[in-house]
Amino acid sequence: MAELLTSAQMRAIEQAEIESGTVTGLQLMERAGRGAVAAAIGKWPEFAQGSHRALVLCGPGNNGGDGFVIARRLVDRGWNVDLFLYGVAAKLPPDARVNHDLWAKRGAVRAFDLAALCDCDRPDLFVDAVFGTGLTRPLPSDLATALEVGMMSNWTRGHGIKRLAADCPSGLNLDTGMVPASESDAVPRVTSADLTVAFHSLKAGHRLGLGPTLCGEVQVVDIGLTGPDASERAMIGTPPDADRARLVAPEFAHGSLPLRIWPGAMIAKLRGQGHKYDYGHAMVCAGGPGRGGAARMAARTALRSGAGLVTMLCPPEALQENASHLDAIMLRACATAETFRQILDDRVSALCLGPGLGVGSATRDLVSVALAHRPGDRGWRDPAVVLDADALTSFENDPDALFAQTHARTVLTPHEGEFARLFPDLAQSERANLSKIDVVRQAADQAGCIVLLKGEDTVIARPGGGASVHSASGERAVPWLATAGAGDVLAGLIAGLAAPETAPDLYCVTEAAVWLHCEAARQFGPGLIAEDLPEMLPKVFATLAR
Ligand SMILES: NC(=O)C1=CN([C@@H]2O[C@H](COP(=O)(O)OP(=O)(O)OC[C@H]3O[C@@H](n4cnc5c(N)ncnc54)[C@H](OP(=O)(O)O)[C@@H]3O)[C@@H](O)[C@H]2O)[C@@H](O)CC1
Ligand SMILES: [K+]
Repeated sequence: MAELLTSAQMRAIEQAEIESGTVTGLQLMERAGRGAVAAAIGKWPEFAQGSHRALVLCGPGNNGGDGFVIARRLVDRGWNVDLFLYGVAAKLPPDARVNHDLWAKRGAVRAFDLAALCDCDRPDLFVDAVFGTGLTRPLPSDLATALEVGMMSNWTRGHGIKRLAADCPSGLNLDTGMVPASESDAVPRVTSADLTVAFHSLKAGHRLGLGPTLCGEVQVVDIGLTGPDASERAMIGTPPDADRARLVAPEFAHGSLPLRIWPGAMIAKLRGQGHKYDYGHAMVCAGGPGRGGAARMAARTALRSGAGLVTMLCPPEALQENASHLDAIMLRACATAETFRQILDDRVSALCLGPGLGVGSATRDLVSVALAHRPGDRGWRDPAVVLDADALTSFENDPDALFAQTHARTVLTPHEGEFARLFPDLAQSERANLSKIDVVRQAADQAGCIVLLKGEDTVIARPGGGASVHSASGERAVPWLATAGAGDVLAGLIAGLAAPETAPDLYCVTEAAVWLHCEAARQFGPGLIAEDLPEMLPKVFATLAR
């Protein structure tokens, strides 16, 4: 649950610490540069010994200042360094200027020039220290050319040149994870790194959008900023901070967490004792004949993941089909919303509606009954209601009618298409410079409940600002999870984890569900189809004792 800061938050943290007198900007910059060099040597041990060559590109701000420190420290280690400055030395901010001057005593500062850069000897390491959190607009064209990976083919064996980015590959917006396109380029030209060294904390852009692809491996370097309340803000198992987004991962501050603490502690059935009703009764509504597969997968996942009992409700005409597929899952006929209302009893603690349910007024009526259901005498909190797929699309023409009924224990789990139907003003095409985090935050405020927007960068938000990002990238990349029915399984997983009486806060359960969903796909590997996901859960759970 590492924090994902915005650029402004990062600046505020630095500023506050510098103003408190505990550290100077110069010290922070030195630690940043030192940390970047250490990270590069850690990743490429061949750089630890002997003389190598680096090409360092510095920018006009403090990211450039980091570049001067990196250059100086490499020369200290016996490297040859060519350094170019994109900008004017006299206009550098004070700390960067100091490091510029220190470097100038050791080596040349050459004005950025594409042709001159190409004339340099082949570097072993290319250092991008042009822009970091201060990027305000698209890259100028000549700089974009210099930073493109293709530029490395200027040298023989160019593909072997290692690329190190200070804070981010320049051009990446660290708030949105997007690369703004310049007016002259039809398609944004992007630069990417093999290793990105982030300072103090991950920024949102490292994990959103193009960030994971462009950054390569990301290492966070501790530059000694404590951040007064960081430990409280990123608490495990508690709802998120309203201001600072967090990463859904078994991490805490700069270290990894044992899986038994997270996500293990989010799964009621892995601890405690009780009978099946203590683990709750989840209900899943299914559509008509021939359309039951999605709901069956959701139901099976709910049963595998923690609900004590799962009942599937379907129209009478679909009973036979479903009965031939289900054993441990109970099945009941439910022809109308009124029947649904009568079937719901005090013990129903989680509801999942949407997968294969069909789009239209009948589904809207079922959703209304689900959202109106209250815990009754035996329950102690409202049942969790997970709405996915058709349950969302059914409100396409009147999303406010849905939002008028949702409550705090509702989770909406749209993909981008469904999201656009419910929140047309926040659709991908309308986002401009807003980050996906801010978009989902706004959606959660509008909907008055938890919203989970699926993707490689899944974003979860709840009303009031709390937000999380799960990134299925790098070692956790699971392109084979883009398969029909995977979303239905996620909806069932949330319902199953939320059903037990002792289930943690619904938001935390939702975070854990996203991680487990990805983990099941990761452990299964390519060739996965949605049915495999619930069957993988026992294996995933078995790893959570560590
Ligand atoms: N503060 C600290 O203590 C520490 C900070 N650290 C480091 O500082 C970084 C943040 O530094 P920063 O705020 O100076 O911003 P930075 O990314 O260098 O860029 C700003 C400059 O770029 C310019 N510019 C922007 N976009 C442009 C474009 N498209 N094309 C052309 N120019 C463009 C912009 O110009 P302007 O928009 O003002 O006209 C301004 O001149 C941070 O990422 C980390 O690496 C670490 O050392 C730890 C300690
Ligand atoms: K950079």
